[in-house]
Amino acid sequence: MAVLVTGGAGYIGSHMVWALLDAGEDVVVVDRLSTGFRWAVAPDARFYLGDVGDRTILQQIFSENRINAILHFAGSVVVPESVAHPLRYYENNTANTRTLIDEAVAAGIPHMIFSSTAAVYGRQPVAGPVPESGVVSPETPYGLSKLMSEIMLRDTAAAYDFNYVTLRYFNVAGADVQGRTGQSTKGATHLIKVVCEAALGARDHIDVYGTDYPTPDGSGVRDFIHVNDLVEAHLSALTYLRAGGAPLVANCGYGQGFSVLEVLQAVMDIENCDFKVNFCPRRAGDLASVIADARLIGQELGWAPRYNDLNLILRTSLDWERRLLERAGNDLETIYRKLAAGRF
Ligand SMILES: NC(=O)c1ccc[n+]([C@@H]2O[C@H](COP(=O)([O-])OP(=O)(O)OC[C@H]3O[C@@H](n4cnc5c(N)ncnc54)[C@H](O)[C@@H]3O)[C@@H](O)[C@H]2O)c1
Ligand SMILES: O=c1ccn([C@@H]2O[C@H](COP(=O)(O)OP(=O)(O)O[C@H]3O[C@H](CO)[C@H](O)[C@H](O)[C@H]3O)[C@@H](O)[C@H]2O)c(=O)[nH]1
Repeated sequence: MAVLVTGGAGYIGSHMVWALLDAGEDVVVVDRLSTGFRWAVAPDARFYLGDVGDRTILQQIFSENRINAILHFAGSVVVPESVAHPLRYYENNTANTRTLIDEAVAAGIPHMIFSSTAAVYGRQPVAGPVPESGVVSPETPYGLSKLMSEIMLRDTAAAYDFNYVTLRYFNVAGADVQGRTGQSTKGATHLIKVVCEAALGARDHIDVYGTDYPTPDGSGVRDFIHVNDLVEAHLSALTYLRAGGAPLVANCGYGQGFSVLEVLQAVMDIENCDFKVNFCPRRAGDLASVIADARLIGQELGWAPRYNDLNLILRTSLDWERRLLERAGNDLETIYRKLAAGRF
């Protein structure tokens, strides 16, 4: 039996493919390479170039492979872009997920693990770590596009012989501790990626969005989870589903927050470097503090983090960024031209 990883050429998906292969799974990947890279897919996985919204490619994959579970990472992930182009997000994160679920049910595939996000929660009436029972009130089309997919999964599992785990990721960061893959996306806007580029001289400054939040130092606070821990949670979820576990929605985070300024300072300390920091107004849609109540996933899946260490997250990110830069010189455009041409 094989596992299908959608979006397996992307940041998190490429780590997932390595982890599944390490666990002895037979792995099939489908990716349209809109933000991912063919070279990022581990060589032992079978690769299909295609869109999860395309029924023909899904039917071909399901007929050529005995798929037992789908790990669905494919999606559009840039929150501000979802505000500017909401329909693209409802198409890719909601409509295409609907097609995938529909084809999975038609093919009799029993299990799905879905990449959701803390962005489904939005502003909470009570401050502090947010549990799965928190109010779901997304502030952006990105969060809503994911919440609608969560609801489709819930209703599908109630109606058919189909089961799922939805994992709501908090801020995913870091790179493979074995150095096999990392965050390579062109124009990534994630804090830790941007700070690493600045620390290594590939950007001339970093913008800090907001210094007047009601947090200890005034900057935003986030719960950063190492990508290797996150993909381990998916392995636990797969074991759980195969053992007949009930539908589950669980947070993926550490239950601990670090501020933007703490992240900047930690990177400067690790690299013994300095870079220009511009203090800017708050970014639209950003919340002051987003921290997981992370107890449920431990209780239900038996998952426990192994890399809960901000310095380790930052060091693995810096190591990956250094490799990208060393291979292409400190010019981001050259790097992405080479990545796109598969010359890494
Ligand atoms: N990175 C985070 O902090 C974070 C947080 C919460 C949730 N997520 C979710 O995790 C998933 C993976 O995110 P990521 O950070 O690895 O992003 P990414 O952009 O690196 O990876 C997404 C991958 O999916 C592919 N893809 C996109 N649409 C597709 C489609 N219609 N058909 C086939 N392939 C398609 C892309 O080419 C890419 O390889 C996403 O669903 C995202 O919403 C990410
Ligand atoms: O150049 C930057 C980039 C980010 N930030 C700040 O750093 C924090 C984290 O921002 P990110 O853009 O790295 O991440 P978000 O918290 O906005 O969102 C991320 O986590 C969410 C879940 O919490 C979603 O899943 C989403 O996909 C993912 O991008 C925020 O306070 C943001 O304002 C800066 O100050 N400067």
